[in-house]
Amino acid sequence: MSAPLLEIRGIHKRFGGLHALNDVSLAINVGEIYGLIGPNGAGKTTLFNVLTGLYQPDEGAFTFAGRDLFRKKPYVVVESGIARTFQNIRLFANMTALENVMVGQHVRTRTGVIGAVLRHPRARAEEAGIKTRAQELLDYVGIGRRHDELARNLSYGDQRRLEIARALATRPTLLALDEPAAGMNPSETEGLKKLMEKVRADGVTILLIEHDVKLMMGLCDRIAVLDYGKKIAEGVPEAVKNDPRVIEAYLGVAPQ
Ligand SMILES: Nc1ncnc2c1ncn2[C@@H]1O[C@H](COP(=O)(O)OP(=O)(O)OP(=O)(O)O)[C@@H](O)[C@H]1O
Repeated sequence: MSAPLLEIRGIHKRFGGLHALNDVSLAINVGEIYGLIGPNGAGKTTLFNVLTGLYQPDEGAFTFAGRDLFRKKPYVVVESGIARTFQNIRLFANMTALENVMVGQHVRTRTGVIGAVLRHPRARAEEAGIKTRAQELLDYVGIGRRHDELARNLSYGDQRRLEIARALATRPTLLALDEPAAGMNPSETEGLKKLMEKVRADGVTILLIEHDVKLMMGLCDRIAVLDYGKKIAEGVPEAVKNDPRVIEAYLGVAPQ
């Protein structure tokens, strides 16, 4: 079997006396949709923040595509091929949908943001390509016709799609989504599920935090469960759903 795409071993993260991640290890294979669930405060977002360089873990190891990413800065993580979205939408509210995606691509351009602002000839040529690609990404996530709309005027579901387009603009091999279905109605959630399946079919591995258990059960290849910073279960959805430790963590009582 080939090496995992992402592997973390023995990760610890403490905030003062709070042990937010306690010896967490997991491995995600190329092409998987891997889910992360757990009660509120279990440490899911903290793990995302560690994986994307926003938080420095206290101990452990973290490799991605064979590269050591332990305690690396967020831009190194993005350049290595990990992109993420946030639990609370973080778009540029007063920029158009197209501009939001164009910004996401600058991590992969030769001239970068400064060159683009100064409008070098090379930057101008690159800019045209960026614009075309941004439109393709908007089409890809299903909001191509809203390209000129300010992000803040998009519906909630479309803002979530725009965030995914912006993350895909960095050409990731792993897309990490923090509660992408939060606040969505059932038909928006179904559309999101189809989009994630398409992203995976196009070769991007997905790591997903989500509270919508039905969505997770129908979408993920494997699921890990965090509780009080510890990984208490991992496996295919059916096995995880019936695991007594998981039921206890969610209900607060051991199953009869
Ligand atoms: N920057 C921080 N400073 C102090 N404590 C933090 C910080 N970030 C997270 N925590 C704490 O770490 C614990 C885990 O939080 P985290 O946000 O990772 O949980 P979560 O599983 O994502 O929860 P939710 O499902 O509610 O989003 C919580 O007790 C939280 O208060």
